[in-house]
Amino acid sequence: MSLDTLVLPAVADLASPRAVSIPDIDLGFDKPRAQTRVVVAMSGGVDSSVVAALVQAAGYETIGITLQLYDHGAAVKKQGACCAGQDIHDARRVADRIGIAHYVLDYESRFKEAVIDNFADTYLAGFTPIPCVRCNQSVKFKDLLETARDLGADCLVTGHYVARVAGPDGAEMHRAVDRARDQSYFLFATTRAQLDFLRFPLADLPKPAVREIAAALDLPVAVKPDSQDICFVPNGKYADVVAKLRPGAAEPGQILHLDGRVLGEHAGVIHYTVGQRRGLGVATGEPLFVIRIDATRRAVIVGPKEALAVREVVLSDVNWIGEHVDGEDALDGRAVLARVRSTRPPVPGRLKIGAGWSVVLDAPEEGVAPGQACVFYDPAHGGQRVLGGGWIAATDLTDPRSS
Ligand SMILES: Nc1ncnc2c1ncn2[C@@H]1O[C@H](COP(=O)(O)OP(=O)(O)OP(=O)(O)O)[C@@H](O)[C@H]1O
Repeated sequence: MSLDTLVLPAVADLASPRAVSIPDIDLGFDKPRAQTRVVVAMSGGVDSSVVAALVQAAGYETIGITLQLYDHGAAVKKQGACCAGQDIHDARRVADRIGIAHYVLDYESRFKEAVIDNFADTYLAGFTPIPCVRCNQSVKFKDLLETARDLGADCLVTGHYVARVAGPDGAEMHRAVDRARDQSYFLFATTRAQLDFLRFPLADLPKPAVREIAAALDLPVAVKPDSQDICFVPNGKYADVVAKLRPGAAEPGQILHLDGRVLGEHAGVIHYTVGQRRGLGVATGEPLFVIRIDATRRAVIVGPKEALAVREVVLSDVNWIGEHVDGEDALDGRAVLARVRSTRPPVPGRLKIGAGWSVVLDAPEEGVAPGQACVFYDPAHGGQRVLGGGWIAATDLTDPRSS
């Protein structure tokens, strides 16, 4: 492993100049904290900076790692946006301030393969991807986690807003106290083994408290704005990124009504997502929505709002971290609260285990897009516990078997 090492030996003076209570972080190990080695994933943002400072202040042997994930120079030049190179610099300044070792690791090729290429290919397949889940699943909780183990760490700590709770069967994942910040939807693919090694100290802290701690500890990122949207698409122009990586994705095709009428032409399926109303460029007198995308025919299928209603959500690559069961068949009919988009509240439904997994919702949901995640929460815990989830592979609208 090649490490771009910046070890900063200064001992941190974390005495708080303001009347803000600095929480003691207990990561739950039996051995003395000074002998417990902790790797903190430092993005250069305020959340993981506070986490690193709290872990250090609690007396753990703290190592900060920042991943260089994409070509910052190109991103800045092309998109004129806030620069991730600046984030690396910020992480170093924080590590310097609190006096911890800090490494910057080049994960560009892994990130491109596991996240950016997958993002482009998923769009090309007519799906609506969530690259943050892929990044958590593969880059952070697989590659970085392995690196942390290689470094002899006892755990990997991140600034995610999610809770890890000790349960009768081992570590459980729960939603964060700050529901507005809760990132459990994006972490559904976290396995039990990964959860064992992870710690999330921000589980109980509301974001304003995190900012107050950052200011009280005089962290150089205390007033840095929150990161927005997808890190490698800083100006929000997903289609440009995909078109550059996969030129075929921008090929035009037909806009078809559900009833078979050809309504017009589109400039590439990557510009559309299920549930979209704006920007269709067809005028028929009735409000029309994207009902499904047929990537094989390069067709965008539109129809009335009622046609968006979905009852059954077909899943792939399901990760179950709920109660232990003897074989997944035992989960057939299991009641869950299912969240079909990050912006939607969880709604009641039941798991259906047959040839594969699906969720049958008690009441239809609109705008369920293949490529997004369907995350299960436990109704028995007031929706607090995450039971797992899967990728939305098809719905009763998009499954070709149903058309
Ligand atoms: N480039 C990176 N290198 C190392 N760790 C990272 C990196 N990007 C994100 N992380 C870790 O993943 C966590 C969640 O990432 P996310 O992109 O959601 O950041 P965030 O909510 O904006 O938090 P932050 O304020 O720490 O940037 C971060 O708090 C951090 O622990």
